[in-house]
Amino acid sequence: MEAFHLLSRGGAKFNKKRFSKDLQLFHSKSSSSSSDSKASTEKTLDGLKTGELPVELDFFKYAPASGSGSGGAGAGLKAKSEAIAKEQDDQREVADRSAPSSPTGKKRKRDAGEDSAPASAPVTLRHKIATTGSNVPPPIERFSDLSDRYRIPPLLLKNLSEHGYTTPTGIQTQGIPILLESRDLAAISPTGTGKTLSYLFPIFAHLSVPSSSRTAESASTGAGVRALILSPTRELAGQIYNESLKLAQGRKWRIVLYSKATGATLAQKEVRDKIDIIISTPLRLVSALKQGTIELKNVRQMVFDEADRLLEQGFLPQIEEIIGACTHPNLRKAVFSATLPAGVESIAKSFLFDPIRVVVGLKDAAAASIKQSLVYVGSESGKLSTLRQLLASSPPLPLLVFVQSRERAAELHQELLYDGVAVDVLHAEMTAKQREESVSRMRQGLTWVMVCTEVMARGMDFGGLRGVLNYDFPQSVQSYIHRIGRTGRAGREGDAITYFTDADAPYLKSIANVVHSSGWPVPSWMLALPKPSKIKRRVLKKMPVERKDIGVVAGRGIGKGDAVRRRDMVRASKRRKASGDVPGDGERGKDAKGRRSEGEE
Ligand SMILES: Nc1ncnc2c1ncn2[C@@H]1O[C@H](COP(=O)(O)OP(=O)(O)OP(=O)(O)O)[C@@H](O)[C@H]1O
Repeated sequence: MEAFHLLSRGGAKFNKKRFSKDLQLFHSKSSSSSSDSKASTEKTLDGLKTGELPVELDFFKYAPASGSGSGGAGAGLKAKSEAIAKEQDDQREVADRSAPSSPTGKKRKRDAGEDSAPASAPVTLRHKIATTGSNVPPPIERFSDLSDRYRIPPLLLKNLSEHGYTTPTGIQTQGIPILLESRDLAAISPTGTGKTLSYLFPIFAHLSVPSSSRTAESASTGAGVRALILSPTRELAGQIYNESLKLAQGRKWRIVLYSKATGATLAQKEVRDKIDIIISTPLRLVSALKQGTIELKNVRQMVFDEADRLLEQGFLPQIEEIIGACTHPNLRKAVFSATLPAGVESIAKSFLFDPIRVVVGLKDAAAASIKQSLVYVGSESGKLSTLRQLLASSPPLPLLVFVQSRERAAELHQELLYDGVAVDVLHAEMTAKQREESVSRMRQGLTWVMVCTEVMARGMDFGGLRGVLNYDFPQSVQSYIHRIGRTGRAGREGDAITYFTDADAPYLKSIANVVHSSGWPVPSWMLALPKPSKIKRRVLKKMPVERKDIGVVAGRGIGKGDAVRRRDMVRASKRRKASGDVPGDGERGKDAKGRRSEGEE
C-alpha cells in the first residue's frame, strides 16, 4: 500500500482506546490512579496547580528522575568500564542526595538555572522562554486565550481538545501568537515539546476556508496551495501529515503528503488548485517543480521543520529553488528545530523578514526528561556483548538503536534476529514501502527494538518509546540531541545510552558536555579531555569513525557482513534501475571502506 493511504489511514482514525494510556498523560493529575499520585506529587514542583500545564510537559521544572533504568555498563566489561560506572553511580548518588534537600536550593546540574517559578509567574518565566525581535506579541496562557485575541475557527479549538491538547507547551504559548500575527519566526525548543502543533495551528487558522469550498467572496485567496511544510525525511513528513489530519477534522481542507504517487494524482491543474497544504521533502518537491507539475506562487505560509538539517549543504540548493518558487508577496516563513547552530541560523536569517527569535530553555540542549549515560565498551567487540547483556537484563523497551551506516544497520539487525529479538530495521536504502512497514510495526508494538540510521534521528514521535541506544557514537552534538530526543517526549521519561570505544575518544568531550550540562553524571576526566578542533569536528560529521563489521566482531559468520552488504547493494541497484530513482539526497561521506554514513530523506 502506498505511503499516502497507509499514513492517512493511521492519522485519520486516532484510536483513543488504544492510546488511552498516552492520553491519560494529558489529563489532569487529579484523575490519576493512586499509584501514580506519589510520582505525580514528586514531580509537581512549587505548587503547580491542576489545570496548569501538565507536569509531564513542564520540561524546565522537571523533578529528578527516579534513577531506575539500565544505563550502567554491563558486567564483564573491562576494569575501566567498571570504574566509570562506579564513578557515575557515585556521582549520581551524591547528586540525588543533594538535589532536593540542599539548603541553598542548589540542585544537581540538571536543574541548575531552572529555578522553578511559581504558577503565578509570567508564562515566559515558567517556560524559560527568551525572545528577540521587534513587537513580540504576548504569549498565551491557555488555548482559549487565542479566541479572545484572534479570529480562530471554533472547530480548530474543538479539535485541539478532542485530541488531548488541553494546555499549550512553552513553544506553543509563544510561537502560536507570533505566527498568528503573520510574523517570521526562528523557533528553538527541545525535542518532544510540541513544535509541530506550534506551526500547524496557525496554518489552519490562517487558511480559514478550504480551497475546495471557496465562495466568490473568499476567492481572493487565489488558486493553488497556500501552505508548505518541508521536512528532511519522508517518515517525518508522514508524521506531520497525520498530525495535520487531527486539526483538519470536520473541514474539507486538502492536505497532501507529497510523494511520487500523490504527485501523479495532481497532474491536472484543477485538482492541484484545490490543495490547501503540501507536506514534502525538498527532493520530491524540486522534482515536481522541475516537471512543472506544481506551482508554489500562492504559498503564504512556509515552514521548515528540522530547519538546521534542511539548511545544511546537502539540502541547500533544493531549498533555494523552493524558496525561489514561492513568490507570493505575503509569504511568511518559520524555521523550527531543537538545535540551530549559529552558522545555520544566519542562513535562516538571510531569508526571514524581520523575524522573531524564540528559544525555549537552553539552546542546543537535550530534553530534561531524558536520563543520559555514557558507557565505555572498550573496542568494537565490546558493543554487541554489552547490548546482549542489556537486552537480557532490563532494557528500556521499546528501544531505538542508532548505528552510523545502512550496512551496519543491516548487520546488527541480522545479529539480533539471530538472537531471537523482536527487532526491525530502517535505513535510507530500503524502499519507501519497507520503511513505512517498519515504522508501522514499531507503532503497533509488533517490534520492540528498531535498528536504524540517522534517518530516524529527527522528529519521529513514537509515543511510548522508552529508550535510545547510540550503538555507534553520534557524529555531532546535534545528531546526539536529536537521536536521544526520540525518547523522553511530551514529558515522559526516557533512557538514552551511548556506547563509546577508544576510537571515539577524540569526540567524546562534546557529547560529555551535553550530558553534563543536562545534569547527568559524567566522569571528570571526560570533561577534562581536550576539545576536538573545528576541523576534526567537521571531518567527523562528514566521515564517520571507521569500524569493524558487526558480523565479524560477533565472532560468527565471518564475511556475513560482506554478504549482507552485497545483497543489499544488489537489491538497491535493481530497485534504482527499475524506478529510475536516486537514493536519498542529504547523504554524507563514505568511510574508508566505502560505506556511507547515512544522511536523511
Ligand atoms: N499541548 C500539548 N498537550 C499535550 N501533548 C502535546 C501538546 N503538544 C504536543 N503534544 C504531543 O507531544 C509530542 C511531541 O510533539 P512534537 O512531535 O511536535 O515535538 P517536537 O518538539 O516537534 O519534537 P522534535 O524536535 O523531536 O521534532 C507529540 O506526541 C504531540 O502529540
